[in-house]
Amino acid sequence: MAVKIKICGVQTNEIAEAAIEAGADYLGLVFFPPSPRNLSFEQGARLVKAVDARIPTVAVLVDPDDELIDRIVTTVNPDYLQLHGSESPERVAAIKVRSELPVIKAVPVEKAENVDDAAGYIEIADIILFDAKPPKGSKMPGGRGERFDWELLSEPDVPRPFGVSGGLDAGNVLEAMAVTHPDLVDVSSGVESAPGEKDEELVRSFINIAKLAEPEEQQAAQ
Ligand SMILES: O=C(O)c1ccccc1NCC(=O)[C@H](O)[C@H](O)COP(=O)(O)O
Repeated sequence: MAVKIKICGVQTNEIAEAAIEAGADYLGLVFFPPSPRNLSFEQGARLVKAVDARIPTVAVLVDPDDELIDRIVTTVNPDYLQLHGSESPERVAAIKVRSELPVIKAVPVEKAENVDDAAGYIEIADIILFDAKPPKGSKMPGGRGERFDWELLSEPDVPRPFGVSGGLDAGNVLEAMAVTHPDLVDVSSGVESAPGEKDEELVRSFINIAKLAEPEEQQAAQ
């Protein structure tokens, strides 16, 4: 099965169209005010309408409370939620029940024991997304353009399905796939010309290159 491609931090119809046309599998929409990719509920709702179910949209949230979950579900109407904060397995389970949506849970990685942290989510989350762990005190849990040691995901017992993200771009995505054999690759900064400025050509070339991966560089067919 081909590795899925998620373009995160989409803010305009033009970028959504370029990503869909090039063959992206998911579009991530960020609802986190400190991010340069933050969207209002109204902007998010308009984008989801314009995508019109051609590919799944993912609302990216950081430690959302119930009120935010309800607003996102009722006004934006995404296909998935991505939880990118320090949500416990119990909180992820509660959010899934409340939203009635599948969930991608981000797990920050710096060392091997961080990969083990994913075990607590595997029965609950629909996809685990391993992302680079931000430095202590950072206000941005994702979209930082920093990578982690992909060898940490090269063990066969990494819980599936999983995605890899953090500092990916067209120049390194094939290597990331060859080392980690993921089910999903996810990119944000690596397809931008400046923080929050997605570039259509960079989006297209990331997707085209990720699609070049040989089957053995992708996950073992399941
Ligand atoms: O992208 C953001 O601004 C963001 C802000 C807060 C939480 C998560 C965020 N992004 C989540 C993603 O899925 C990113 O694609 C992922 O962190 C990788 O980002 P990058 O290293 O910039 O490719």
